[in-house]
Amino acid sequence: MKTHSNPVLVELKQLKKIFVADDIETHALNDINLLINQGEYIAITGPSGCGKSTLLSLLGLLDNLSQGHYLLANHDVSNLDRDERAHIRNEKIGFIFQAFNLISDLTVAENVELPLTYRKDISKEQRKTMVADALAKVDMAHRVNHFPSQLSGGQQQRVAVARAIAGNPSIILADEPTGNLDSKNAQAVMNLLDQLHQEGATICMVTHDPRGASRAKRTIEIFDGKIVADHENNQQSAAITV
Ligand SMILES: Nc1ncnc2c1ncn2[C@@H]1O[C@H](COP(=O)(O)OP(=O)(O)OP(=O)(O)O)[C@@H](O)[C@H]1O
Repeated sequence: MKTHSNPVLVELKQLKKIFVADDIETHALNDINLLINQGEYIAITGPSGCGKSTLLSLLGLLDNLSQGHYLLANHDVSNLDRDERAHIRNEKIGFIFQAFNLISDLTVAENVELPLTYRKDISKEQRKTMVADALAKVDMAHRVNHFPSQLSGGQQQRVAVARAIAGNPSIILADEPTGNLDSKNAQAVMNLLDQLHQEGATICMVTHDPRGASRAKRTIEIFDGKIVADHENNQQSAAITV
């Protein structure tokens, strides 16, 4: 899928994130400038502690940035309070985590439905249809009444993907989505992400796995809180001066 001419979905300008704990400042991200077009499939890579998860949590409005600007679909979301961030997050962002993060005492269908219940723009009937569609897409429609503990890891992650896509988010953020899976299930989840990308989804995935990263169309490498390379995959890496 060609994405160069698509509208810009994410724009980060001079973004910084500084954590302060016990009087110690950690500059987790420094001067991050990044454009993501609609429909892109991006892998974020780099060594442990370089700032990958911090970047994903800022993109996902789980936390506020310390300095700089974040525009999401042309809206400035740099300085929102917790409730405003939660509202936008719920409508526009789908998350997939390494540890699946399903709620153990909710069924598969209830897990996928839960984020939609906070959406005032969606009726109960619409919700049921969206849940059924999402579970069909990940091939889990036959397990709607199961609980997470009754599913394999690969099945749990497929349910988590269904939860992420059910509300038609603008962007899907995945943090090591195959980190807890064996190679067969990892491949199934990566195939699912490929399929979502083919259908037009914008995906941003943190991964340590070079094979996973190579499935994305663009790779952003982070080192010590900075973007040190940003290149289309299968092309020569274009290193950026740190
Ligand atoms: N809540 C926090 N409070 C203080 N420091 C933090 C916090 N979250 C992250 N950090 C620090 O920010 C830096 C970046 O962490 P981050 O989790 O983003 O790295 P990462 O690249 O995702 O690492 P890994 O690959 O090991 O998950 C690290 O030095 C980390 O210790």
